[in-house]
Amino acid sequence: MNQALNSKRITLGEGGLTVVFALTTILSIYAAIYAKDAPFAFHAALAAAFSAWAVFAIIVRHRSRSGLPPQEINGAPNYNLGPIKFLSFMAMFWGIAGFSAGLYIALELAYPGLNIAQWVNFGRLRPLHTSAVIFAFGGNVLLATSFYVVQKTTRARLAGDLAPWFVAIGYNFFIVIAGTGYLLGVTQSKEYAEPEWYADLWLTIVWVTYLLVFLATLMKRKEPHIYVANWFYLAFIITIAVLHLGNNPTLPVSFLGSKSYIAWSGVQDAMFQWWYGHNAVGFFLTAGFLAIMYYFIPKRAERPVYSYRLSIIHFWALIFLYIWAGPHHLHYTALPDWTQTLGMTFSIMLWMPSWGGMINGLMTLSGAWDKLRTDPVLRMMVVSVAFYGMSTFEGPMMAIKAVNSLSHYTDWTIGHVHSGALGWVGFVSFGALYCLVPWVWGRKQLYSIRLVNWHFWIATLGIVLYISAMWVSGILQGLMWRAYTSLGFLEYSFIESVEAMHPFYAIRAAGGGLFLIGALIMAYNLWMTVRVGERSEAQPRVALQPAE
Ligand code: HEM
Ligand code: HEM
Ligand SMILES: [Cu+2]
Repeated sequence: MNQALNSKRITLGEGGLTVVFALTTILSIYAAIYAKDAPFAFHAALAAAFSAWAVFAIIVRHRSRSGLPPQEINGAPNYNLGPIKFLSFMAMFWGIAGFSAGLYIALELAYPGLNIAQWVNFGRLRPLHTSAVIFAFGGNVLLATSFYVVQKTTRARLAGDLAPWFVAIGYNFFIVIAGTGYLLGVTQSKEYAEPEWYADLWLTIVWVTYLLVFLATLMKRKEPHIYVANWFYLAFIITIAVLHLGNNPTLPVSFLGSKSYIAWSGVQDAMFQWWYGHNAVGFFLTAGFLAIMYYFIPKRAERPVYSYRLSIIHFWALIFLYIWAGPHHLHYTALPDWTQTLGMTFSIMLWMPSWGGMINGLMTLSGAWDKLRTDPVLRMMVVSVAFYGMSTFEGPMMAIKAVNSLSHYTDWTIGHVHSGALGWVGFVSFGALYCLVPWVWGRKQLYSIRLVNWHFWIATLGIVLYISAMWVSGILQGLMWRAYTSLGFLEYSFIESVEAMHPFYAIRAAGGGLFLIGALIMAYNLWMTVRVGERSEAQPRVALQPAE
């Protein structure tokens, strides 16, 4: 009764956010007018438009809502699925954008004539590709699945009313600022941390809110035990916050301009950069996606996790070891030698907890291996774990100084990256989205399992083409660069090694094209799952919930 009476009262969140966004609208307009450079003015104008829209959206929502959504309905948790739907949609959207950008830069390397204009040249599109696939595609998958998994495994509604939406939309606004910035030439030139200071500040606010929503949901859990997937998500969220703060303390040149300089200098800057870069791999591309593995594989296979004890042991070993391995990106540089050796040693040790995770993921299928024949979604996730195992064997090997002296600067690194990125991150994300979309939209099943099968084979072929081309070209490059004649001269000029790469770059682009086609098939399949399911909603039907 009380709740019904109070239902139309403006909540603290609604009131507070309206005031904050109204203020940022005004400040952003001011910043757009007095900006020192055109990209900053453009971003300030985007921020003004976004803030004004946010004020409008909050007011419209308040007027249309009758009360606040209840925490439970008839004793069952009333899960908050809206932000998850939005995030899943954005994941697919950015995935296709990011893979297309990848394909385009792959073609540019094979056919340099494609560098037709400055905003699509290789230098600007490459960070657009890496950020779009890692942070936009991967990030939205992680946000969507974490919001789903934390609710399901705690049997509690996501904490906060507007906060989850703030995280979901705010994060995507960060991506828009970052991506348009690259195209306009705004970058602080730190790989995987290219966005400038104002984008970094905004991301900090969004990310801290994400952490608070996640923690608050865990705290109001109805399930006493915290399932292991949540540990991995939490490690991912906390560590990314720390890395982001450590690698981005910059001093803007002017208050209303985009350029800034980093506080760290010289080799210390390099060390921070690769402490960040390596742990972005460890906690964004690994811990977060292991969380996905730990929820979605057991769920899909309908088997418990193979060894819960192993999951805990490899969790602590993984997070402890990862954080020291960054120097393997700086072998044979000005970094003190002992630091390089330390990084190498920890990288080799990292092999074990990585394979602990792989074994746990694969063995979860024991007793259910037959499902691989009939369920291509499960097959996709299992193959992803196999790729995880492969790239976490290759990584420690490449971290050995003698091996790195050959592989560094070559396409071997690119092959390693993409066996992890396409095989592991890509496939486990696809598998999770194939599960998640029918679940959150309340559909009985996917529109077409056959199309999933097609996606699986086309994309697998694409990955194989991509990484095998890069292994060959990488080793070829490395060997050509270090080949001497009997007189002690270099055997090949650099341009000869570039020429030798051409066929492999064409094969890689073909592989990327197949991977993209697979993703387009997936987008169609998911779209139809949502649409066709909607039509069948007309018949009375009990909404299917995944078994808990
Ligand atoms: C259609 C699929 C894809 C294609 C064609 C593609 C292509 C490329 C190309 C051509 C490069 C530049 C290589 C160079 O500078 O020599 C690159 C870099 C990179 N890509 Fe992709 N990519 C694809 C998908 C992905 C995905 C899904 C991810 C991550 C989840 C990813 C992560 C990266 C990263 C991290 C780099 C930078 C590697 C480094 O600096 O060592 N890519 N990609
Ligand atoms: C035990 C695990 C791993 C270890 C020890 C490891 C080690 C390495 C090493 C030694 C390099 C080459 C550094 C250089 O010569 O510049 C590298 C590059 C890279 N690895 Fe791994 N790796 C591991 C797993 C992974 C996974 C699973 C992924 C992706 C999901 C991944 C993504 C990358 C990326 C993106 C780079 C390129 C960084 C850059 O230069 O831009 N790694 N890794
Ligand atoms: Cu690394």
